[in-house]
Amino acid sequence: MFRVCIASDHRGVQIKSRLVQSLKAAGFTVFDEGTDGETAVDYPDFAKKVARKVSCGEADRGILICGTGIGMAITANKFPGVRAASCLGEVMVEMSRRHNDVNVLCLPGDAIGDRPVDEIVLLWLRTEFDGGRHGSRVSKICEIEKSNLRHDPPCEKS
Ligand SMILES: O=C(CO)[C@H](O)[C@H](O)[C@H](O)COP(=O)(O)O
Repeated sequence: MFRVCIASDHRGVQIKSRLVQSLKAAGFTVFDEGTDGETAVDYPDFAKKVARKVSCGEADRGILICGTGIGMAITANKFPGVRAASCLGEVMVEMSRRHNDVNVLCLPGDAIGDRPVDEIVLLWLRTEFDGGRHGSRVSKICEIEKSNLRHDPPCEKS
């Protein structure tokens, strides 16, 4: 069963509740990591719960919602193997899968408006990575990450 881990801050909590229901109805295994109310919380606390699960292979994909998706993406991208992007709309969401193999989708709750967020997320979950030339490029990202993990000096002259 495909496992999706989802979390939001206070600005994304209503969209999250809606998505949890629709993803379960669509047959996904959903891990809901909060937040659960409108009380203000700090987005890194929730981004790290989802990013850790994706990084460790405990979830196949992650979804994060805050006001802009930006803080969530910045935080999630600190975790090895995570490729997170803040996307709005079908084109960005589809290309994030096809070209970048994004595994954590960050949604801008403040800007979703009346867009069909359930359909957009299902599109993202069902779109495969194209591989090919995009595979070589994503591999280069992975190499940079590996070299950072080996503590190579980041500022040496190239
Ligand atoms: O993470 C964010 C920005 O990248 C989100 O938009 C947050 O939801 C936002 O910063 C929270 O702000 P608030 O004024 O505390 O609601």
